[in-house]
Amino acid sequence: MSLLPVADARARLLALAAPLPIETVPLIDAAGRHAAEPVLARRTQPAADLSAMDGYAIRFAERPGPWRIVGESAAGRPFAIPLAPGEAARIFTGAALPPGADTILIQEEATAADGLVRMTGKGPPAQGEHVRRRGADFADGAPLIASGDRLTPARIGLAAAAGHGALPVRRRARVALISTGDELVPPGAPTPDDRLPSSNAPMLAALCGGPLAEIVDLGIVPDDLAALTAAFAEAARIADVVVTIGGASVGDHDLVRPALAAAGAALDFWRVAMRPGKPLMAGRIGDAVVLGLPGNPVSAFVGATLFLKPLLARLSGAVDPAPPMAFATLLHPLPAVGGRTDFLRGINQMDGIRAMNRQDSAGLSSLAAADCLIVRPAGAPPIAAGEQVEIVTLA
Ligand SMILES: Nc1nc2c(c(=O)[nH]1)N[C@H]1C(S)=C(S)[C@@H](COP(=O)(O)OP(=O)(O)OC[C@H]3O[C@@H](n4cnc5c(N)ncnc54)[C@H](O)[C@@H]3O)O[C@H]1N2
Ligand code: MOO
Repeated sequence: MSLLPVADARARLLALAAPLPIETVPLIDAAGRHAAEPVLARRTQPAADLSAMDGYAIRFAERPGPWRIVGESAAGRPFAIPLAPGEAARIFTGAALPPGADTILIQEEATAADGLVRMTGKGPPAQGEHVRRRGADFADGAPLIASGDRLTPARIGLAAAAGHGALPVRRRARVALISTGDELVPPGAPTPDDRLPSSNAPMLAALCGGPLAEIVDLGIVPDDLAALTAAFAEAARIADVVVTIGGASVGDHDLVRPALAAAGAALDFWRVAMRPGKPLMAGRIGDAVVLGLPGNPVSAFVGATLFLKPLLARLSGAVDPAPPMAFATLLHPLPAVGGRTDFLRGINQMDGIRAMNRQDSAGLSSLAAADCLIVRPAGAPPIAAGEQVEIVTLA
């Protein structure tokens, strides 16, 4: 198998998965997931013409008054009697206009005394000033959120305002993480010099856990074919996505591919034209999708950012599961790129973006300091300071 371009590999991975079954969850649990059906307004907002300011509800044509104050309209307590000519109602923000009123005179431009109110400032410049028209935000039945849209905080608020208390979304994916390698110990355990904390598992759980995934950390499995085979088969029984970490390359102890095969997995691809992260693999194992990430921490992180997160978005029913991309202005030149697309750790600031000095695929310190990945496509020529580069923003 030769190296697959990143976009092709991602498309092939996403084709291995379909959105998970639908469940309905309260709005409080829906943030960050994707609408599984179009969300329509169940009411009109505002439901009546409302005042946007504290003041007096008047007829614009009757300026500058005076008007006789015949009542008061507050939010939730409307004054429902039609205003006769020359009448006004005291009104507060969010309150319904009484029938007959068409404009708000704000109280800063009015003086009230002895049951009368007069305009004392410039007054409203036009009829309808400071009135929020019925249906100005949305009308009953209007489509507000498309199926597959991410439920951002604002969309959660919109759904609530539109009369929804719960929304249909896709069930969260169960993601099993399996760290492989004789050298690994659990984070926090004693580490003799020939041992290493399994930092990738908590890092990937932090990267991918949350609204889209329930992480099941199956711990560390030694470099042993039988043990790996058994662990992968068990993971496939309990998870929607099996993520293996390490053992993905070509060394004598890189047993993930033979163990996956022994556990019944069918690999779709192995090795992607990217740096870091080349020995990434994907396929199906039982009912689950399997994603094999390389063990080098930055390779695992970049692989999860470019492949695992989009896979979780697809399982959640996202319209566009690709990672979030943006453009930034490069502060210094960068050399030509070889046959693999480079994902360089970078820092993006107001004045532009710079690549970190250290880019080796085991360097967690520079990864922790980075806020984006600079994308340098395979085969790209050198690039000068001041040019635009594509970036993947990191959360
Ligand atoms: N002859 C070749 N050697 C290598 C190639 C190659 O093409 N030919 N590819 C290199 C590339 S690129 C990468 S990336 C690495 C990744 O290989 P593996 O996925 O097999 O990773 P390991 O060998 O298991 O580990 C690499 C490195 O990462 C550490 N590691 C592993 N798991 C964890 C973990 N859970 N937490 C923290 N650190 C972990 C491990 O100790 C190693 O230091 O292969 C190159 N080799
Ligand atoms: O592709 Mo590897 O991730 O360069 O170290």
